[in-house]
Amino acid sequence: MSAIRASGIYMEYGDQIVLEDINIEIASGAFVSVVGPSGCGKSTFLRMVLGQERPTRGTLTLDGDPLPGEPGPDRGVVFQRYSVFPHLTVAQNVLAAYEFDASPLLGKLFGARRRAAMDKAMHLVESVGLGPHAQKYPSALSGGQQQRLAIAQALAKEPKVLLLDEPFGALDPGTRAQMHALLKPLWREHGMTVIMVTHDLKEAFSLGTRVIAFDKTRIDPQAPGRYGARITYDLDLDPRSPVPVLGFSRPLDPVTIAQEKARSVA
Ligand SMILES: Nc1ncnc2c1ncn2[C@@H]1O[C@H](COP(=O)(O)OP(=O)(O)OP(=O)(O)O)[C@@H](O)[C@H]1O
Repeated sequence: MSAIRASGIYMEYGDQIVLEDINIEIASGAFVSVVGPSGCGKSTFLRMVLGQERPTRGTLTLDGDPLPGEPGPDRGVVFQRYSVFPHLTVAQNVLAAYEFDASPLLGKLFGARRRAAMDKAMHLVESVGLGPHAQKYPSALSGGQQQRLAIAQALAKEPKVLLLDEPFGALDPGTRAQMHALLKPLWREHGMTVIMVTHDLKEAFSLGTRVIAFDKTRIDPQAPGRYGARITYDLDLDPRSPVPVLGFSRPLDPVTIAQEKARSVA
């Protein structure tokens, strides 16, 4: 089943059309990179999937149901700027995500439930490589470590969909590479659908199983807001995909390689 489906969606602010007639199906478990020029509506698209904004026209569904008009635990988000609680330690930040999930009114757990949540939080803290920093406050963490924490916080809710808005944009190249190495196994392990906005094409292609580009196809010089961006490229990089990818050689799977070897020997 398709996880996310956008049918004829538009986003308009007053008389400015930002997104125009967006139609896309994103399969469950895909890693979709979203690229495009500044101001073309990438973050707006992400905010619509998050539930922070409603499309002005068209429908957006998650697993066949209309997306709720507000953020929910089924969708996690990580922004470019660190969005963690500054007054809580690393461990407490992740624990808070579990507590709010399990006890939305009080935001607190007690006794055995709290201990179980703390165990899960520590496991997640370890899995993003922050074990040695669990008792530190965010102000004592580097930028990359704060982004690891933001990712752990988002994962604590076990979201079906993880939305990443230029998550590594503020990091130096070395830390970025570390974050890439961290994110890919986490995505596989958690079986989430990921939608990541990025300005870095190399990042888009190395992490994504699919890369989509938004851009305006029509421009009215007299009225810049008259036309919105559409999806101008949609490249499926998944080697199992039945659709060939133009311009990309697809790595052969081991069975095909073995069959080809056997044929050449025969
Ligand atoms: N709340 C709002 N009210 C009015 N206009 C808005 C609002 N939010 C976004 N816009 C406009 O929508 C357009 C798309 O913005 P958006 O942030 O989605 O672009 P983007 O592609 O993510 O840009 P960037 O790559 O620079 O982050 C911009 O022209 C922006 O000014």
